[in-house]
Amino acid sequence: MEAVITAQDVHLFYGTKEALKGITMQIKQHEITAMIGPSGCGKSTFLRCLNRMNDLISTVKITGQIKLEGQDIYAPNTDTVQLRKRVGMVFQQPNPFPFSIYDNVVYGLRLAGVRDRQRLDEAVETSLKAAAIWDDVKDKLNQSALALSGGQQQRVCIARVLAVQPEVVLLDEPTSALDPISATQVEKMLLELRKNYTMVIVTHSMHQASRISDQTAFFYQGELIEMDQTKNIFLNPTQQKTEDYISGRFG
Ligand SMILES: Nc1ncnc2c1ncn2[C@@H]1O[C@H](COP(=O)(O)OP(=O)(O)OP(=O)(O)O)[C@@H](O)[C@H]1O
Repeated sequence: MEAVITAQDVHLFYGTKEALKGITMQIKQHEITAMIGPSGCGKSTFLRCLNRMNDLISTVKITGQIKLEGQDIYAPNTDTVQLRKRVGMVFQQPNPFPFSIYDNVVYGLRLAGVRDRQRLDEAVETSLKAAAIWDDVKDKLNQSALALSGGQQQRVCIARVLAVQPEVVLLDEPTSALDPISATQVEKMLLELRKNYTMVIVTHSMHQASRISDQTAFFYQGELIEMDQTKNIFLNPTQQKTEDYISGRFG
């Protein structure tokens, strides 16, 4: 399977604190890559490197290289708005805008200048279907997204990301603020989306990683200790630290 993202020796400093200590990894197309590890090990920091969200923090310094489809995303001429469309992000807390469901989903398209009503309508239907929320909301597209349940809001937020047709979707603990039933629905949806998208998910739940991911990367204290097919990480890890973590000896 082809790599969509390649990271080479990525170091990240928050001021003088080194939060990532030379991460090298490949993210393969149409797979779900899970990042696991104890709190503070750098999972979210690394995830945010993949669409340059850390640029928004003034003390951050990054070295190394990250390529998307062969292009260096930290090259000086990179258009970060365009990059964040190609590499979309879903956060832990559902964060719909205080608009209607429809206006939430077409937000990125309108920002990109799309005005054609039919095209917007089609994008709303396609994205909400892909996010497995169309049936719940098709009769109330003009109602506020804030009136939905947390799980529904999260799926609308995922539809909002999908509407701009990203190549990669980054998900930072997307189900940890949801009830178990909503979390299961979101997991099912992610498995469906894998046919068309490449996804990278940070999760605190080893069960979630083992249920939905193809590859698992184990981070510890800013280092990538081991990355492999998920079943190998959970059944036959090669590193002692990985084994200790997955068997609950720390973290
Ligand atoms: N904005 C920031 N400024 C300074 N230090 C930060 C910042 N964000 C994260 N850190 C530090 O960088 C390290 C890695 O944090 P990060 O949030 O990436 O870890 P994580 O593995 O995602 O943790 P968690 O599972 O708790 O979300 C931690 O020591 C954290 O305190």
